[in-house]
Amino acid sequence: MQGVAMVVWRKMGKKGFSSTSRALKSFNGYGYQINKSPPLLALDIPDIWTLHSTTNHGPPPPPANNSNEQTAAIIDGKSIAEEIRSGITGEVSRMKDAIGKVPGLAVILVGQRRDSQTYVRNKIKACEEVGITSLMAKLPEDSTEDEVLNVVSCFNENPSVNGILVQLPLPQHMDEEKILNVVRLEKDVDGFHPLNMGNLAMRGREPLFVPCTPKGCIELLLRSGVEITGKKAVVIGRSNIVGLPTSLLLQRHHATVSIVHAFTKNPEQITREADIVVSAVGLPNIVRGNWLKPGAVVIDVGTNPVEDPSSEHGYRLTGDVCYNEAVRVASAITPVPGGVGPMTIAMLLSNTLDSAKRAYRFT
Ligand SMILES: NC(=O)C1=CN([C@@H]2O[C@H](COP(=O)(O)OP(=O)(O)OC[C@H]3O[C@@H](n4cnc5c(N)ncnc54)[C@H](OP(=O)(O)O)[C@@H]3O)[C@@H](O)[C@H]2O)C=CC1
Ligand SMILES: Nc1nc(=O)c2c([nH]1)NC[C@@H]1CN(c3ccc(C(=O)N[C@@H](CCC(=O)O)C(=O)O)cc3)C=[N+]21
Repeated sequence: MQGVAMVVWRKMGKKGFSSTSRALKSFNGYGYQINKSPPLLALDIPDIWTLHSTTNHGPPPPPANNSNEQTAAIIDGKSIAEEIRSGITGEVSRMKDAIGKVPGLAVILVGQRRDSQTYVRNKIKACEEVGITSLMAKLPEDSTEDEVLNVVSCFNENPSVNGILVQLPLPQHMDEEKILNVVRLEKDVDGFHPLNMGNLAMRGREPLFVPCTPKGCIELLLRSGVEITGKKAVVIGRSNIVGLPTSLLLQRHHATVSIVHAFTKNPEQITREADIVVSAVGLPNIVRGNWLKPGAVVIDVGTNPVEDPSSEHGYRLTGDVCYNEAVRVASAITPVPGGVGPMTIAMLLSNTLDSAKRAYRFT
């Protein structure tokens, strides 16, 4: 049976338990061939969406000739993610019919951050839509580290849980490293365990899971027909969850990778050399149009709330990249929202399905 089971852990122990269970949108003059995506290199990733892609992504129309106009193709992460999710729905249903099991994802949320609550809600909704069972543990902000570790251990032992996600950031008083280290390697669908990360970094090694956002970025490039091998890539940001694994993954795909961070001198000059720019900084509009080489492909991971009295909630989301400028210089660009974000969730579902297939030896 599919659905969400909500577990609320409190300081006094367990209290409440209820069981409820494409695409390039506009086009450019750089002549992309929209290919069937090759599977990710030497990584254990299901081929369900790479081999049975149904959307017709191309071909691109003729080049724009007015240099003041938009030239970049918009990489439509939302529709690519939808396509992937529909493939996952099919696989979950095939699994259910064949062995009577569906994948299970457990999400642990500590505290009351509005953004984290929204992200977690979106992840659970996405699980429901594809038929993955979700379990959620909500802990109060002032929980102890041991209480969180206990919840992780429970999910580690629960055979119906194939993936465990500890929503980050954790409250300040908690040791993130200690908690992430306890997630069982076979259930680490975020790919944040140091062994998964180490295996991602090392030649000839295979991580069990690749972190979702970086995997989503690569998938967007591959599905948009962007060649990675031999290209110069710049990753702006080096966080454990986005920048670092993205640079490792680009290297695995044989790009020549530079990393720009808060201490980098002349970041614009380094970025301007890149054929592929991935930005994961968290500062709105830090990447200006003049940071980009004409024809560069831009993947904007940044998801930054900026005040906007004209929008419903008084704010809107914007990327790290100054979109209006970049769209005139780049050959392809992801929008925010609607670019990388939906792919992160699709990759989480994919990793969870992958994990369940591995656990049940279902092919
Ligand atoms: N769409 C999605 O699915 C996701 C989006 N995000 C978004 O991506 C962004 C980054 O997230 P995350 O990686 O977690 O953030 P972190 O704050 O953990 O990391 C930010 C990185 O940016 C670098 N940085 C900071 N200032 C500058 C600067 N002026 N120039 C160059 N580099 C700089 C930092 O460098 P240093 O290491 O030197 O401090 C650091 O490596 C955020 O907007 C976040 O909301 C995050 C996860 C998923
Ligand atoms: N353990 C853990 N794993 C994560 O993967 C993780 C995390 N912690 N902590 C926070 C970041 C952030 N993150 C996002 C996921 C989806 C969108 C997303 O779907 N964004 C939509 C917009 C969503 C909206 O409108 O609010 C979009 O860009 O179109 C954004 C950001 C995952 N993270």
